[in-house]
Amino acid sequence: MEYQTLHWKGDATGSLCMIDQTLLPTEFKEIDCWTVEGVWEAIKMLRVRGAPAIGVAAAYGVVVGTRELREASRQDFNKKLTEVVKYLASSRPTAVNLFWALDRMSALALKESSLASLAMHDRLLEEARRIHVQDREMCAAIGRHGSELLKSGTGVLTHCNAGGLATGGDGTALSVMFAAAAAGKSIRVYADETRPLLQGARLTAWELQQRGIPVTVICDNMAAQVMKEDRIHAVVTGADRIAANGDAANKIGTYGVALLAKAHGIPFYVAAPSSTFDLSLSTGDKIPIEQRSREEVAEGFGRQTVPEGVDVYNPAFDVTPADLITAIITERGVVQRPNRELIAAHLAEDAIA
Ligand SMILES: CSC[C@H]1O[C@H](OP(=O)(O)O)[C@H](O)[C@@H]1O
Repeated sequence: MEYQTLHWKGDATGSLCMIDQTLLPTEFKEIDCWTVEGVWEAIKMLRVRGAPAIGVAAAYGVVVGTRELREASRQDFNKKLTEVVKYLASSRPTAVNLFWALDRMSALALKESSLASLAMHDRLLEEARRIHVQDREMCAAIGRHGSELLKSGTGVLTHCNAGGLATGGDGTALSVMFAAAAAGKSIRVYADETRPLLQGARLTAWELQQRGIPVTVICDNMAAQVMKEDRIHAVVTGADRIAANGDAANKIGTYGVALLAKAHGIPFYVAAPSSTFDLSLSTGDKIPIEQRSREEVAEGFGRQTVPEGVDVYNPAFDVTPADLITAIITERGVVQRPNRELIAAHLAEDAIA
């Protein structure tokens, strides 16, 4: 089935429509967000999730949050815009795309300070749509570049969900697989279920099934064994924030998969658009790691699985050091053995290649 992770519905006074990913794979339901609180809650509760998708949702969230001030003074409009940006920035801390998108929207308002509120609001919707279209284009380019790294007849392991559901387009890691399959390469994907929220089992398996790409779901603790059985010939994951030296934050468990890949001599690729890089951070140990609720671990399957009173630790991300990353795939191409200098040069190149 064709699906759009999220899209703007109606004119500038319309709403942000998105798939509620917490209901997949058993229920496909789209929800309309008419308030910035609704957008914030959707990001916080992972109804919309995935670094690029969070950025696109936040951009549209600015439009939703300022919609009622189209006739207000520009001073009042700017005050509301600042409040809305700060509020959306508090939804989740790790995916830098959220802050990158909010900064782009704020910068536009600063640049167009002479516009009346109504015209400014229209321009903000245009900018959010532009961010969305550019993300879709970056996903396609990532697929093109990454597909060349996958040979036909190989097994590819991925962790969490870096598919169309995580972006404004075809995904990052999954875009590589979609492009390889479209190029006639036969691949089998092994999807880590990705505890505690099961983005791999629930979302990655669903997306690959929709595209007719063979996929096998494994528990997270099976990754070493499937590598040892020579079922895996490449690992491709997404990222939520990549520091200037190439250290990459991604869903919890990714670091462990990278260590396993190294131990088995399997290439480990990170696929991400340039909007996922945070050059203000020199290394990955400065990336903020989101801590999530006890209930996600202790009551994740509709039943209590941890005794009352027992502590639970639930970091939602970890950081893979650059020396475990074989290459980073972006819309501009592939950075082999990423380091600070190579990344800086890569990002200085023209945009989409
Ligand atoms: C294409 S980036 C997807 C990235 O985001 C996921 O995190 P979450 O599901 O918590 O938003 C995960 O880290 C994916 O790799």
